[in-house]
Amino acid sequence: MDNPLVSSASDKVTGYEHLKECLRIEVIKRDGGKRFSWLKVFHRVAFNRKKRFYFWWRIANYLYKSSSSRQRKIAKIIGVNLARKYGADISIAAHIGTGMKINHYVGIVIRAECVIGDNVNIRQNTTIGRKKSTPDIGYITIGNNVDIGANSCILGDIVIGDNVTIGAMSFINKDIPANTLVYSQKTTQIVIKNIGSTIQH
Ligand SMILES: CC(=O)SCCNC(=O)CCNC(=O)[C@H](O)C(C)(C)COP(=O)(O)OP(=O)(O)OC[C@H]1O[C@@H](n2cnc3c(N)ncnc32)[C@H](O)[C@@H]1OP(=O)(O)O
Repeated sequence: MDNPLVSSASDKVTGYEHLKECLRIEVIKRDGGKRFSWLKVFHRVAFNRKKRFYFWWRIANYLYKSSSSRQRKIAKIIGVNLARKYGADISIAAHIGTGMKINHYVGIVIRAECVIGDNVNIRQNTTIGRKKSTPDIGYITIGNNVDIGANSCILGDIVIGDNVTIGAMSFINKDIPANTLVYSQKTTQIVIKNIGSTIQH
């Protein structure tokens, strides 16, 4: 269960400054070229559905890490609503660095016990989960600048290094070194047949 990265990351991830930095990049402007202001955040959130997800997830994540049981309760309600509305079940207890990027929310499931670095790109139908349903499990650690292809399944208490690109439809259950490209080898061949024109004129 002990992960040396978790305590430092959770300190970083729980802070109000971290919340503002996440909102500055994910909600206000992705290149980070704008200063933080709540007014700008509310303006973006009012007019952009995608940004609304980042906003509410970050707020829920912040509240969940608080010591107040009332705030944790509110965080859980926000988390449930987000999952229902967007079809993405990203645990509000997860530790995710700044600059998280999601283009299509549908089918994303991320477990609570994970420490994910900055600038992660997560695509649709990706699971970052447990290997088994036993209560005593550790953490999955994912570095900075990791790009995860659609329909990937990343399981177990593994470590994925910085600057890793994970190809679409990958099954990952082993540590992946930094600065690598990884994908599951194709086990099926696509067959291309010429069936002529089927369009009736
Ligand atoms: C609506 C949307 O667009 S959502 C966005 C969805 N997009 C994604 O999820 C992006 C994920 N990107 C990928 O999977 C890419 O294929 C990458 C980044 C892994 C590799 O890209 P490239 O380096 O350009 O690889 P390239 O296309 O040249 O393929 C090289 C070889 O690897 C194979 N390969 C590439 N990706 C995969 C993969 N995900 N799984 C299995 N084999 C793969 C190719 O078939 C090819 O093998 P072949 O020569 O025997 O046919």
